[in-house]
Amino acid sequence: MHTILQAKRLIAFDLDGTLIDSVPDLAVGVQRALQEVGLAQPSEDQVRDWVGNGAQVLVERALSWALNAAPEAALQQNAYEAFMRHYGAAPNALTKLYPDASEALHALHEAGFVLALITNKPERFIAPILSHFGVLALFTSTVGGDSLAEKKPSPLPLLHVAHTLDIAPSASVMVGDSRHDIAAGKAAGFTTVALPYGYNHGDPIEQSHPDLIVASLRELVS
Ligand SMILES: O=C(O)COP(=O)(O)O
Ligand SMILES: [Mg+2]
Repeated sequence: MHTILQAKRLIAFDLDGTLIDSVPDLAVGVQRALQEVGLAQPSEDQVRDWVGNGAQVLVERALSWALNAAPEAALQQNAYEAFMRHYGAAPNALTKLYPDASEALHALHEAGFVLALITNKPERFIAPILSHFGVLALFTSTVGGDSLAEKKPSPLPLLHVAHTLDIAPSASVMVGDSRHDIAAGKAAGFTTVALPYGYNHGDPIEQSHPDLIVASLRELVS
């Protein structure tokens, strides 16, 4: 085990860009939603840049791009509902678990760590995706972007999980790919671990000053 995990009990993982490469399916959901409301469809690479702040913001960014202006509330609502329907119909068609993710999760679970999943993705997609990849049972707690009053970069979901599990933030670690994960982790008093391969839009993850950057989840367990 990596020395940063010494004296830790809780390890909280981000989902998109950390455990799974979900952009191919998210892109199809966004493309079908925009088609349904009669707008131009963005490319997968564009969608990759827009992931990280939950589904409402993803749809809003796509609409703003297609309209070249902020969308009105009714259009946002229609496109959001269309996205949730289309993405929800096939969230695992093209999505892949990153190499080493399953192995690392199993090793950490076997070593006795309590595992949690804290994503900005809507809650309803969490269980279908994690169970598809055979890792749902490893998580003691899962929280989505619409589960609580605030989502990352707020520390609220992290503090909620630690409190519910009766584990001190100082004994807790947040593992994620974006500056929102690191900001939430720091604000919650968690130790922070960043992966550089995900969807962190903007500045490189080094500039968020995580406690550790690992190239792969394998490094956490070796
Ligand atoms: O749905 C998103 O925008 C990002 O989800 P994540 O928090 O699992 O990276
Ligand atoms: Mg992420």
